[in-house]
Formats: sequence, structure tokens, C-alpha cells
Amino acid sequence: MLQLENVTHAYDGRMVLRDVSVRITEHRVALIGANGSGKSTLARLLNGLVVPESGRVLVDGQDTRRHARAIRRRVGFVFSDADTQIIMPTVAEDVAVGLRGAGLTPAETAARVDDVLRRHGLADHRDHPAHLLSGGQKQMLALASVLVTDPDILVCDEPTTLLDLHNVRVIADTLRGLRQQVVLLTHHLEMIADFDRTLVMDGGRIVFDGAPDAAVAFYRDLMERRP
Ligand SMILES: Nc1ncnc2c1ncn2[C@@H]1O[C@H](COP(=O)(O)OP(=O)(O)OP(=O)(O)O)[C@@H](O)[C@H]1O
Repeated sequence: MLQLENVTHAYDGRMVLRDVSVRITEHRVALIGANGSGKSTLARLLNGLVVPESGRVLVDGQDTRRHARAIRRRVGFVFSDADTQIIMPTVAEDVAVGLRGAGLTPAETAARVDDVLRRHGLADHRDHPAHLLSGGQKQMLALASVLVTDPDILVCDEPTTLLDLHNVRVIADTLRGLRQQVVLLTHHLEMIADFDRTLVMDGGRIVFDGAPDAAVAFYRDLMERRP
């Protein structure tokens, strides 16, 4: 379970999250809202990339302040810009990075990498230069590189930003099939239609919490009323 207790956060004195409390237990939860409303900051709190100025963030009862390493292993994070997440020359090498330090033999590492590449449609690109992949393939590689570590929870911060409609669907289908609990931040509202719960953020607060259709209607109304 993911839990925020009275979390307030500011960057350089500017308040970005205001006394946010929420418990997230559902399998697939979406986080939507205007640019700058605080979604990424909330997402980064969930795996300890950001530590709250006040309040607590708990992952299955463990405080991200005190258990940062364990929580990073349990909560995988996929960034919106895949290029920043791809760090090795080839596709297979990039996926293998996440397994360093896991105590696997080279053969076990190769088997895990091949398995994840196959499951995510990248097996034919195993030895290709990662930076030459298409946008959609890079995003899938970023996802595969996190999933290879088998986290329990996956936080995806706008993983389809630069993708065409086909690849948005491919990523949505992939997320739908995962055993992991998924927290998805997105502006592609069609991706979240069958999510279990949707939170709408505005001005550093959760302003709506409910089913996706009602949340999207609330968000659209909020944006229409904005001057
Ligand atoms: N590292 C940082 N340093 C300073 N300000 C930051 C930092 N990260 C985010 N901010 C600011 O905090 C506010 C909230 O940003 P955040 O990225 O959490 O919003 P968001 O809802 O994810 O937006 P978007 O939909 O545009 O990605 C913004 O005004 C942003 O400029």
C-alpha cells in the first residue's frame, strides 16, 4: 500500500503540494491534472526520489525517509523522457543494467534480459544501438528496463508523451497486463478508462478522487472554467 500523510512540499519556497493525504491500495490508479499541478512531485515521492518537506510517505508501512534503498527496489519508476533513462549502448545492455548487484550469474542475467525483451516486443532489437530505436520502442525499452528488476509497484510519469496513437495503445495494453500495482500519470485520458481509481490534482491538492469517467468529466469542467 502507498500512503501519503499530510504531505506538504515546496521547491525554493514555492508550495507545490499542500497537505496531501491519500492511501492507494487499488491495482491501477491514474493521476491526472493540469501542467504544474504537482503530479510528478507526488509520483517522485512514492519511490523516494523526492522526500517531503513535511508529512510522511509510506510504502507498505515503510517511511521513504528511512528506507530509501529498499523502497527504490520495490517501486519502479518510468520517466516520461525515455532518452534520459536509456544509458547503455545496446538494448540488451540497457535492460541488464538494472540487474547489476542482484547476485545473478551472467547466464541468469542474459535469460532474464531475453525474457523481458521478448515479452515487450524488443527481442529482434536485442543488440541494436538503443539510441536508434523509435520513440515508441525507446519508451518500451525504458519500461522493460524497470520491469526486469521485478518491482512490486510501477510508477509511470507520462510514459506516452511523444508517442503516436498506436504506441499509446501498445503501452496502455502493456500496463494493463502487468501484475504490478501501477500508478500512471498521463494527459492521454483514453488510457485510464478502465483504471480502478483516478485522482485529479490541481494547485498541489487532490481535488477529485473517484472513477475514471467521473474524474475526467471533473477535470474537463475544471479546465473549461479556467480563465
Ligand atoms: N526540481 C524542481 N525544482 C524546482 N521546481 C520544481 C521542480 N520540480 C517541479 N517543480 C515545480 O513544481 C511545480 C509542480 O511540478 P510537477 O512537475 O510536480 O507538476 P505536474 O503536475 O507533473 O506537471 P506536468 O503535467 O507539466 O508534468 C511546477 O511549477 C514546477 O515548475
